Amino acid sequence: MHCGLFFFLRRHYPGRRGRGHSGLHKCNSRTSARALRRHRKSRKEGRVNLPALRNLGAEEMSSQKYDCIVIGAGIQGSYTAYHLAKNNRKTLLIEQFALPHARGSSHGQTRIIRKAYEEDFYFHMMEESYLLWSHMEAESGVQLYRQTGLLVTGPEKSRDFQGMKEALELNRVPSVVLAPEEFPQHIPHFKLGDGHGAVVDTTAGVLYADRALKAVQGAFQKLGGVIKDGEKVSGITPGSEVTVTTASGAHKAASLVITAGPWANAVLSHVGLQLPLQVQKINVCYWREKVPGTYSVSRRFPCFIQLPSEMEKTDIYGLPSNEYPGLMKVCYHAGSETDPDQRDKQTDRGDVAILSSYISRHLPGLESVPAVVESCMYTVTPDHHFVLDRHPMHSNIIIGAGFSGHGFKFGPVVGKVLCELSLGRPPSHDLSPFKLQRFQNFLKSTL
Ligand SMILES: Cc1cc2nc3c(=O)[nH]c(=O)nc-3n(C[C@H](O)[C@H](O)[C@H](O)COP(=O)(O)OP(=O)(O)OC[C@H]3O[C@@H](n4cnc5c(N)ncnc54)[C@H](O)[C@@H]3O)c2cc1C
Ligand SMILES: O=C(O)[C@@H]1CCCC=N1
Repeated sequence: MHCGLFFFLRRHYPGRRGRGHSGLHKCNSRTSARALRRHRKSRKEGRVNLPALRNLGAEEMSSQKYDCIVIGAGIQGSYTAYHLAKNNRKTLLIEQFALPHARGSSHGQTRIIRKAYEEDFYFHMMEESYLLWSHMEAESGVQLYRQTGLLVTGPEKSRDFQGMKEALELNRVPSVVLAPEEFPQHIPHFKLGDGHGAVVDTTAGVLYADRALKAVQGAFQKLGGVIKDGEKVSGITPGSEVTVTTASGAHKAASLVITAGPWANAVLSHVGLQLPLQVQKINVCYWREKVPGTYSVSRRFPCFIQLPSEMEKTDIYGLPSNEYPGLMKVCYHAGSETDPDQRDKQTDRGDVAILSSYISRHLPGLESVPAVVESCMYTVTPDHHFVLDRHPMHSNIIIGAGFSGHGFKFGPVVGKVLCELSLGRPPSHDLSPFKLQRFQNFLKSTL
C-alpha cells in the first residue's frame, strides 16, 4: 500500500515530492486516519484526493522507524538481517532488485565450503560458520550442505601449497595427503600435474547457494523481519538516526548496515566513502562430461582448488557435477573489471581459453568447450580479505564489503559479526584483518 501510494505521487506529480516529504513532521495519526478514510472513499467514488494522499504518505513514512536497516539482500545482508531479528531488533532489509535475482554475487546453485584456509582467522570463522549453517538447516528444514571433500593441489614445493597443507595439519582439520602413486585410485579422472602435491580437506563440500539465500531470508521474515525488494537506495543521511531514501520514501533506523556487494562504492558514496574495490565479471563455466556421471557428486567426486602454478597463474576451482546433469562447474578465480550495472557488456573470455587448456590436461573426462556460461561478480580488495568495520565518522553505520570471491561460506558468521558491530557489542571474532584502516593510502573520502 505504502509503495503504491508514493509511486503514484511521484509518477503523476513529480514536482510535489519535496513538499510531500516536508509534510512528514506536521502529520499526526488522527489527521492521517481521516486522510485514509477520505482517500478510501474517494477511491470508491473514482476521485483522487491529493492532500489526503500526501498526508497518508507522510504518516506512513514517519512510521518507518526501525532499529536497523540493512542495504543489500545478498548472503551477507540477509544473514546480518537474520541475526539482528534473532536479537529482537526491528529490522528492514532493502534490496534494489525483485527477489530472487541473478545480478549480484550470491545467486547460482552452488558454492564451495571448506576449512582449508592458510589464515588462522578464516579457519576460526569457518569453524563457527559450519555450526551456524547446520543451525540454519535445522531451522529451515532444508538441506543446505553436502559433504564432498575438497582436493587442494598445486606445485608441491610452492609456498601456497605448503602453507595450505601446514594449516590443515596445525588446525587439525580432518584431511588426507595423497601421494602421486595412490592418487588415481582415490580420485580417478583427474590428472595431477607433474610435481604437484595433493591434500584433501574432508570436511569440505558444496553449499546449495540459491536454496541457502532463500532459507535465510525466509527465517528472517519468520522472525518478523521486513524485506522490501525492488527498492533501490538512492540516499543516506547519517546521524544518530539514519535516514535511508528510496524511490518509495524514507526509512529511519538507529543503525545501518551496508552490504551492497558489487555496488558497495555506489552506496558508500552517499556516506562520503570510497574503498579500493575492483568489481570483476566472472564467467561461470560448466563443462560436459564425456560419460555422464564421471565427475558426479553421487560418485563422490570432490570439489577442487588448483593453486597457482607456472601454467596457470591464478586459482582454478571446480565442483562435482550436480546442479545441471552431466555438467561440471570449473571456473577461473578472477575475471575482467566491470561496472556492475553494465555487467553484460563485459564480454572478455580470456579465462575460458585458460580453462579449456587446463581441462584438456587435467580433466580428460570433460569436453574442453564450455556447455553453459553464466555470469556472476566478485568485489575484490587489494589483499583479497574482507571489509568488516564501522564507518570512520559514523559509528552506527557498519560496512560489510569486498568479499573477494570467497565470502559465501562465511555468510552466517559475517552476518553475526556485522550484527554485533551494529548492536555495539564486542565482535565474537578478531576483526583486525578486516579493518578499513589498512587501506588508509587508498581510501577516498569526502568526509
Ligand atoms: C562465480 C562465483 C563463485 C563463487 N564461489 C564461491 C565459493 O565457492 N565459496 C564461497 O564461499 N564464495 C564464493 N563466491 C563468493 C560469494 O558468492 C560472494 O562473496 C558473496 O555472495 C557476496 O555476497 P554479498 O552479499 O556481499 O553480495 P551480493 O550477493 O551481490 O549482495 C549485495 C546486494 O546488494 C544489493 N544492492 C546493491 N546496491 C543497492 C542499493 N542501492 N539499494 C538496494 N540494494 C542494493 C544488490 O542488488 C545485491 O543483491 C563466489 C562468487 C562468484 C561470483
Ligand atoms: O571460496 C572458495 O572456496 C572458492 C574456491 C576458491 C576460489 C574462490 N572460491
